[in-house]
Amino acid sequence: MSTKIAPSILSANFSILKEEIEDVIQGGADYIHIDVMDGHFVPNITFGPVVLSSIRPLTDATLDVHLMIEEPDRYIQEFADAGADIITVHVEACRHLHRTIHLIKEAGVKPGVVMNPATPVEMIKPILKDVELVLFMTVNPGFGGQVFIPEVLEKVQQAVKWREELGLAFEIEVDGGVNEMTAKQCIDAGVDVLVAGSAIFNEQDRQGAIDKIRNHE
Ligand SMILES: O=C(CO)[C@@H](O)[C@H](O)COP(=O)(O)O
Repeated sequence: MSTKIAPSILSANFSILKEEIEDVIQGGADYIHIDVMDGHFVPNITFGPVVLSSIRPLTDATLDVHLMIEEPDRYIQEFADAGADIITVHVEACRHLHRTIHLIKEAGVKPGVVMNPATPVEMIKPILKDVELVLFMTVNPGFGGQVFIPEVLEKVQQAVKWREELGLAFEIEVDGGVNEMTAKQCIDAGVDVLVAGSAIFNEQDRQGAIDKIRNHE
């Protein structure tokens, strides 16, 4: 199956967000990746459920909502009501990860777990059977346009092994510094979904940019 591409709207032009989203959908995007930042868990602030609810009517594509916020339990229902298809929460931000993942499920949304580059992969093993997506950050979260951290791919390979051994079906996604150069290493390691912000939105030809990442040539 071909690798899925999830353009991160963090690098889009927010003054024409509707056109930006339509452009990447037309260009072949599979998911739209939506980075929610609270200025506490990460040193940046973006947007919340109100903006998500304005994006929802624009597309049937999967809205992949990445919560980079402290105590995400407080906002799960609001993001579910606003139209999220997937909600991912950071293992580092959840005191009771199992409870949070089940709150997402109960809200009718696909649950995912995310980890930062320096977090050991063993932290997510107990929750793998409960999630539909595992997201490995390949930069420290907070900003677009950073440099890819290749060591994270060892964690991707471990997750691929566990998925086989445990007979599970979660998708594996990476986010940060993904471009036509780094995409090949990710795909070779077993990644299913590539999030890319600047490598897509900084290009005029979004379809060309998406094709280059997906086909990594
Ligand atoms: O979550 C984040 C950053 O925290 C990402 O989704 C970035 O938006 C990716 O941007 P690029 O590294 O692809 O420019």
